[in-house]
Formats: sequence, C-alpha cells, structure tokens
Amino acid sequence: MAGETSGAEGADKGEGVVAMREIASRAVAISKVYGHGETAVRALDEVSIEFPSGQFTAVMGPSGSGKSTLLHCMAGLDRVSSGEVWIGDTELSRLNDRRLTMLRRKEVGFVFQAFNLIPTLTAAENVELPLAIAGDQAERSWFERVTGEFGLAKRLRHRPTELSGGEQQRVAVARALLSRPTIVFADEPTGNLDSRTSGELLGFMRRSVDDFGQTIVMVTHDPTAAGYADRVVFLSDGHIVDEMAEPTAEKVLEFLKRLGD
Ligand SMILES: Nc1ncnc2c1ncn2[C@@H]1O[C@H](COP(=O)(O)OP(=O)(O)OP(=O)(O)O)[C@@H](O)[C@H]1O
Repeated sequence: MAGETSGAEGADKGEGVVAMREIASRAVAISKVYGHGETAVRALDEVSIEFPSGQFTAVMGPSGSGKSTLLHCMAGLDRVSSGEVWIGDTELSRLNDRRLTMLRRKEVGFVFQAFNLIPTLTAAENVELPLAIAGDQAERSWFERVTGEFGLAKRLRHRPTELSGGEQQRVAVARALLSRPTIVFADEPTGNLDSRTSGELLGFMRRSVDDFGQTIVMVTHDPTAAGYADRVVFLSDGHIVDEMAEPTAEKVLEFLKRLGD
C-alpha cells in the first residue's frame, strides 16, 4: 500500500495527532496523446490527481473529455505519453510489461460497463479467476464475506447467462475486490443496468468502501450514481476543471447544468 500522505483528512482530533490518510493512487502531470501530427488527439493534458485510500471518487465530464483514458492510464491498462502514475509506492512507467501485468493482478481491480465475465465459468469461478491466474487463492472466509455482501451466495454455481444483469455486474465487482486490491477502477459500471439494479450495485460498492475500506474510482454520466461517492472530479477537454466533496445527485445535476451553460 501507499506510503504517501495528504492533508489532514482522517485526523485524530482527540489526541491532536494528524493521522495522515494514505494515497492509494496518484497521477502527476499525466498527458496522453493518441496518434501523431495533425491527427493527434491530446486526451489528457497534464492531469494531476490523488485518490486517497478508503475513498469513493466519481469521475464525470462530457463525452470525449478523457474519463476512460484517465481510468485506463491510472489502472496500467494503457501507457501515458508523459507524467507519472503511481499505484501505492510503485510508479508504473518504470515497469516493463510483465511487471506491470503482475502489479495489475495484485493491486488493481477493474470493472467494465459490459460485465466481461467468462461465459463458460460459474459465478464463483469468475470471481476467483484473477487470483487463480496469479497462482493464488483467496481465504475461504474472505471469499464468503465478499460474495455474501454482494448477495451472491445462492448464485455461485450459476453461469453468467443464468444471472440477471445486476447479478452479473455484482460478480464483476466481487471479482475486482477479491484480491483486496489497492484500488478498484470502474468504467460506467451501471451503464447497462436499470435504475433499481444500478442503485443496488452502487449500494454494494458504497458498503465495500465503508465496511472493507476499499478505494474506488468510478466513471459515470449519472448524477444519481455520483451521489454515492465521497467526491466527484469533473473533467473537460483533458483537464480536471473542478471537484465536489460530499456530492448529492441534486448538487451534481445543478453543477453539470452550470458547466453546460
Ligand atoms: N485509441 C484511441 N485512438 C485515438 N483517439 C482516442 C482513442 N481513445 C480515445 N481517443 C480520443 O481521446 C479523447 C478522450 O476519449 P475518452 O474515451 O477518454 O473520453 P470519455 O470522456 O471517456 O468519453 P465517453 O464519455 O464518450 O466514454 C476523445 O477525443 C477520443 O476520441
């Protein structure tokens, strides 16, 4: 986990000791340019940001503003053009592909909009897959706690086609959490879910932050989804243009309206 600290968040006021909050992941002036010459697109332009441990951050912004690019670069799924990405104490650009893959397996969970489960495996096998690939195994009690919290205990022997969309996405989030990663990135995890099922999934994600101390960064277009987060970061044109603490759906909607004016 990270050695970096920030601010006085989490300060132990009783003893006057400032218990610094760890930073799970951070970007230092990262830029990402796709293509070359006249057709080059600068998707991220010197973005710096910190994601404190145990915090749920939502990333919002117009289509094409660089949200997915930010997530992919932070998760080590894509390389930055310049700048530094840190997961805990490790700077990703210094890693070769093999070490980057190993770090991703251990330290990073990723949830995609399109569930991305393996159709021939059961829910339990899907949840265990990343650890199995890494030659590892979760403690039974932790596996049961995660799948239990996500309401999957009675669905573990089912294959993805036998599960609802909401259940499939809960399997995907449980899979991302099982290795107790430093950070979980979720790219529009509720994009394919109806509002009731979205609310359920977001409730589970919120509890994984509150109960397990998980760190989550989630891209969303939905102000209601952003209302489950501790903080919202707004991207526009490859820049972070603002952020909001303790968001509510109403506050976020109001802000987005003003941003669009
Ligand atoms: N592989 C790529 N090659 C070239 N350009 C790309 C590539 N991926 C993204 N871009 C461009 O980079 C910019 C940022 O894209 P990105 O997908 O990060 O935006 P986004 O905010 O996630 O958008 P959306 O909300 O529509 O998913 C866009 O202009 C996009 O066209």
